[in-house]
Amino acid sequence: MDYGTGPYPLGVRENGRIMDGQATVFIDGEAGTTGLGIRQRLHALPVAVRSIDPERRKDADARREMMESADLVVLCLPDAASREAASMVAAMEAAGGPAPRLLDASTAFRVDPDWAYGFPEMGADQAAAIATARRVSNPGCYPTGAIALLRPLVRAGLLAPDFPVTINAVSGYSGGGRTMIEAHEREGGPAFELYGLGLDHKHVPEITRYAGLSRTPLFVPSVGHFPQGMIVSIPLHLDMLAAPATGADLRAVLADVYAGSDRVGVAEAGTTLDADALAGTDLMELRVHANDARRQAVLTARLDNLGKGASGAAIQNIALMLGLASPA
Ligand SMILES: NC(=O)C1=CN([C@@H]2O[C@H](COP(=O)(O)OP(=O)(O)OC[C@H]3O[C@@H](n4cnc5c(N)ncnc54)[C@H](OP(=O)(O)O)[C@@H]3O)[C@@H](O)[C@H]2O)C=CC1
Ligand SMILES: CC(=O)N[C@@H](CCC(=O)OP(=O)(O)O)C(=O)O
Repeated sequence: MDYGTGPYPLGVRENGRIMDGQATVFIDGEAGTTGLGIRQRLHALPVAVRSIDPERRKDADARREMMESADLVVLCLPDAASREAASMVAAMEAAGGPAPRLLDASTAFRVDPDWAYGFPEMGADQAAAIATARRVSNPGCYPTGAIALLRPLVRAGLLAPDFPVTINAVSGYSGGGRTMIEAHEREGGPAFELYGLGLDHKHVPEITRYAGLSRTPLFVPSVGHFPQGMIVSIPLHLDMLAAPATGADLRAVLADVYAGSDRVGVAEAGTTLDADALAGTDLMELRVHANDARRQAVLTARLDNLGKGASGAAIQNIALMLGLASPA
């Protein structure tokens, strides 16, 4: 299937599927946490959303039919189901019939070179890469914060790729999807819990690759008894950097990189930071908390795990893929 070079102007499609002049979108996994968030945000875009019969939402034939009739399919599924859906679309392409473009919210394809990484703020060409890609993977919630902080510092030569990075993070319980939401809201979950202590969290490969690290970072996630919100924090001994730098220098690098972004910004650092202040938004705030006399700094990223960490990022990517303006 040839999708051309996009981004596609509204109502003009090369595969002949035009519905009321609008691109058609199918969310596979629409009833899940991320799917619902995307469904709600899609009201802000001029697209026609097609929904599957809830009774048949796990029926492979029904899903295939929905995919064949859509211009863009958003996968909001566990990894295995995402892989299955992507295989169905590959088969449609191989057969030469209509086949949709794909945006995947799972972890399945985030380091797959055939998929564009859906973090438009990552570099000057990334938005264009997403706009023209046939397959886009939506970033993980924790990687969104970690990559936003680390990548500019590595590229600026302040952080050596083999720097022994440690990433601490806390997420609201919605990060664990429907199962964890039910555990916290029906049964009452722990107030605070470290996890991933096998040190093999599924987000580590993605962080390593897109931050530009050659040494695998230590990643210590945790979850708190609040629904939405996230802080990713990275402690640094400034004397260990690749070049002499103060907190202000680190801040200047980040401020320069994100100066043109309406979603990601560098904020003033205080001495406390609450995790859920950006819940319900699609924004991300970066901070450099530094004590130059002690030559120490902590980098933080604050976001909503369901906003810029999932559904908000997906809406940015959908808009880019369909050539539409991102909702404010
Ligand atoms: N929650 C978050 O903060 C984030 C989640 N993600 C990713 O998004 C994806 C979805 O996660 P999330 O929304 O939290 O998970 P949920 O468990 O809330 O939702 C998953 C949805 O997929 C459905 N589903 C499961 N298997 C199949 C199948 N074989 N065919 C069709 N539908 C199926 C589920 O139905 P049912 O409930 O009936 O089983 C459910 O509606 C995951 O890959 C996750 O890693 C990404 C970033 C952040
Ligand atoms: C609190 C919690 O459990 N968070 C999830 C991450 C959220 C998620 O599933 O996101 P991705 O799709 O980006 O991997 C976890 O650590 O597995």
